[in-house]
Amino acid sequence: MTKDLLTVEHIEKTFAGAEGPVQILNGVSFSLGHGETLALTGESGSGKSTLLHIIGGLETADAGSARIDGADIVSVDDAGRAALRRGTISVVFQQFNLIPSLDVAANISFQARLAGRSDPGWNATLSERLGLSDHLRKYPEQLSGGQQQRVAIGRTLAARPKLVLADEPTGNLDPETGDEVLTLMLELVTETGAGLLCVTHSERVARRLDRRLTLSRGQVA
Ligand SMILES: Nc1ncnc2c1ncn2[C@@H]1O[C@H](COP(=O)(O)OP(=O)(O)OP(=O)(O)O)[C@@H](O)[C@H]1O
Repeated sequence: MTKDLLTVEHIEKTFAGAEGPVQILNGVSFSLGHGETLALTGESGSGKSTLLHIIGGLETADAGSARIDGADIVSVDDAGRAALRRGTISVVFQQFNLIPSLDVAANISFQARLAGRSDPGWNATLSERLGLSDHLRKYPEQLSGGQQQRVAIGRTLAARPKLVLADEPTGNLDPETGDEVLTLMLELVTETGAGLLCVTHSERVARRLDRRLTLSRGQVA
């Protein structure tokens, strides 16, 4: 066991481009401690989302490792990756990605139920803290963008993941709503002791996290 929550070493990723292979990540290494919040910044196309997807088990890497609490999500088998994605890691996207046919309460508990870790008391606490208690029977289309993202954050935290991955979580929100949503996410992430890796273009967001990592030319700058 390492003392870090996440240890990323020498990650490489090449995509097929129109004019041949393009190496997007060329030996990316960094670590994230338990309870630490880290902003992942860099120019458009620098590979931020690709790196986040590799760490989240949504994309494969060509080489390297990403150990989350000791388990390497790059080399683990499909079942191991699925287990990590159910209980240990959770991802928040820019496009809320709620399930339209489920109401707010069911969206919040969805992932935790899949992981066999649904806790009604914790769901109620999350709903209350996220200002959703009066909206539990509504469907996503009946909510504002800020409310939808608060539901997505509730869903992400319902299974008490150790690592939260966020890809431009406030990118679809106006600055004021984005600030509110970020504040709630940071408070809840901190209270649960999770680590947070957050892809962002926003100075405003990056400044509020503990540390920043910038990708440039396929490497940590
Ligand atoms: N599945 C794919 N196939 C081919 N190329 C891809 C694929 N996914 C990403 N890329 C390319 O990899 C590069 C990095 O993409 P990525 O989305 O990781 O960058 P980013 O830093 O998150 O960008 P942005 O800030 O614009 O969201 C881009 O040039 C993109 O076109």
